[in-house]
Amino acid sequence: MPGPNGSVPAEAQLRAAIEDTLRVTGSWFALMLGLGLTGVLIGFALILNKTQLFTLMPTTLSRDTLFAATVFWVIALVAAAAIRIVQQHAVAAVSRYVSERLAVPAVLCTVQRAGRPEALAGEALDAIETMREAFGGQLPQIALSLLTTPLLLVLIFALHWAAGVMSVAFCVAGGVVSLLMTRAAHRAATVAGESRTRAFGMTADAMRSGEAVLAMGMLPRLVRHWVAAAAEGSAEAWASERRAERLKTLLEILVGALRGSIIFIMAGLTLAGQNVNGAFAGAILVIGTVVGPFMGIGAHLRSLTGALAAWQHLRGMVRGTAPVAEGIAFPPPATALRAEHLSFGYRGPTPPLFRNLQLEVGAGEIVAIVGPSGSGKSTLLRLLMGILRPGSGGAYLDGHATSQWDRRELARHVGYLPQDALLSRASVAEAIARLEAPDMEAVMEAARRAGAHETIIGLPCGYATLLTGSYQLSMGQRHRIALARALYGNPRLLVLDELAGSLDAEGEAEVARLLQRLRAEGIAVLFTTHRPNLLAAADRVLAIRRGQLVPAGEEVPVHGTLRLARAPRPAVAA
Ligand SMILES: Nc1ncnc2c1ncn2[C@@H]1O[C@H](COP(=O)(O)OP(=O)(O)OP(=O)(O)O)[C@@H](O)[C@H]1O
Repeated sequence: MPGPNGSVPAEAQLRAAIEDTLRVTGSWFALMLGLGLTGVLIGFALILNKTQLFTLMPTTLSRDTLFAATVFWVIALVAAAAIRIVQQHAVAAVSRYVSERLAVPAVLCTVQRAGRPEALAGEALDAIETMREAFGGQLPQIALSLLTTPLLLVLIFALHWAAGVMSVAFCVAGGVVSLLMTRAAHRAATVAGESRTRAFGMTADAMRSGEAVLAMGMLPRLVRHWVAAAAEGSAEAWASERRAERLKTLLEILVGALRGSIIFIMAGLTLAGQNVNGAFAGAILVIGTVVGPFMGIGAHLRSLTGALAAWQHLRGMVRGTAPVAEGIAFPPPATALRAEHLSFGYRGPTPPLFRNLQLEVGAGEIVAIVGPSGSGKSTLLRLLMGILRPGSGGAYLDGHATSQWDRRELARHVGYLPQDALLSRASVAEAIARLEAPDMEAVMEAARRAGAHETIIGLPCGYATLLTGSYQLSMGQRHRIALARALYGNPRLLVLDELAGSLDAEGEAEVARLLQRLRAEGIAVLFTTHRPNLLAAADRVLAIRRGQLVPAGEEVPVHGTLRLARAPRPAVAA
């Protein structure tokens, strides 16, 4: 369902991809089961054929019987091989289909939902990977084995009761040992994994703060912590591993016992005067097919239940998620950004951040938002940008909810500076041009306005410098480039989180001058800051208090007491 500019929202794409995948894999699974059952029936027929041959040949000595049985045997073998080839191709094809059909929309959706409380994309990716692994692995064979076991057992009992009893006994014993073994191995892997994650986390942490660790003599204590974290749980992991090893040996003994007992039971029954040759030989051919899957049922069941849970999860997501409306390309905004009766809280036990919040920012107006760390400044900007959806009320640009705008259209009119500033897989010019083909005149104009031009031309490759390259940009340099990206294309509205970020005093003064210019050009600016000096450049300063925006007074508590550089103009929140 293309949008007005030919694009389809990522959530709609993911939903369509999941629906397609469920449909295709459902048909595929039915095909695999159908082929599998046909294979089992052919197997039965082959066994009956051999049993017949074995029983009849000594008495009839008929060439015709031998010829007919041989022809049947060849046809059945060819059919079984053909089924196997089709199954292998189908497994490879469906595994590739699942990956290819879902990967792109899942990634798009993950990016689109970044910062939102809903976890759809992450969950979908996990479920997709579980399903892909299962489809590419032994899932159809396992499902088939479990479904055909009762049928095979009936056949074995029909051939000979003793073979039937033996099969059931080995199925049960093998199944129980296999389940216990898988549980022990899984426990060992989980405990070892947790301990490894703790140790890796500490290592990453130490690397991030390497200088502080060395400078303040924390290295010996850090090493002790690291060793303790690595050792924690290793005793339990070791014990579980030993248990799994012992159970594996028991399983191997069971397989050996199965092979041996066939001969002994056959001998015993012969001694008891029974003619077991034909029937028992047929049963022996089937016993391995029945008992084999039970010897590995622990691992198989884990994979099967994981795949079924992933399947149910994806189905639930498709049923439970309303299709997301596609973005609309409204005309360029002429008037204001407004928040009306906006309420929002992240999921969880924390109280709502905003209740009935009101705000209006008109063209050419500069509004600053202040508040202590964690009061919700960044969250409010995300809500205004339509990245987060409010619980009630809304954020509107020119009267249209910002979440309803087509994002690329909105980006033409709005520049946004998040705190976590830059993508790294691009050149400086591409980053400023928002990953489009850079219009260098506009890129340099934005860089000059952001005070980034001088910095950029001093980089090893200037505007072509790769942000991933060996050249390490300082926090202040990255911030200026991100600000240039927000200014690119002369948007009518700027939403800037921590406007002065990690800039020095000179950078702060430049930003204040930029605000004056933006006001003169009639551009609306909403920014957050912890810098008192910047508040002087704002027309209004609003503070977040008890979930609402109120005019900030002479003193605004931001990290203690913050004095405004000059008395704020009369401030209204909405
Ligand atoms: N994705 C999220 N899920 C749950 N809680 C979140 C999420 N993002 C932020 N929060 C919480 O919401 C509150 C407001 O966070 P926010 O980042 O908006 O504050 P802030 O005023 O911008 O802080 P700072 O001045 O330090 O940047 C904090 O308590 C934070 O822990």
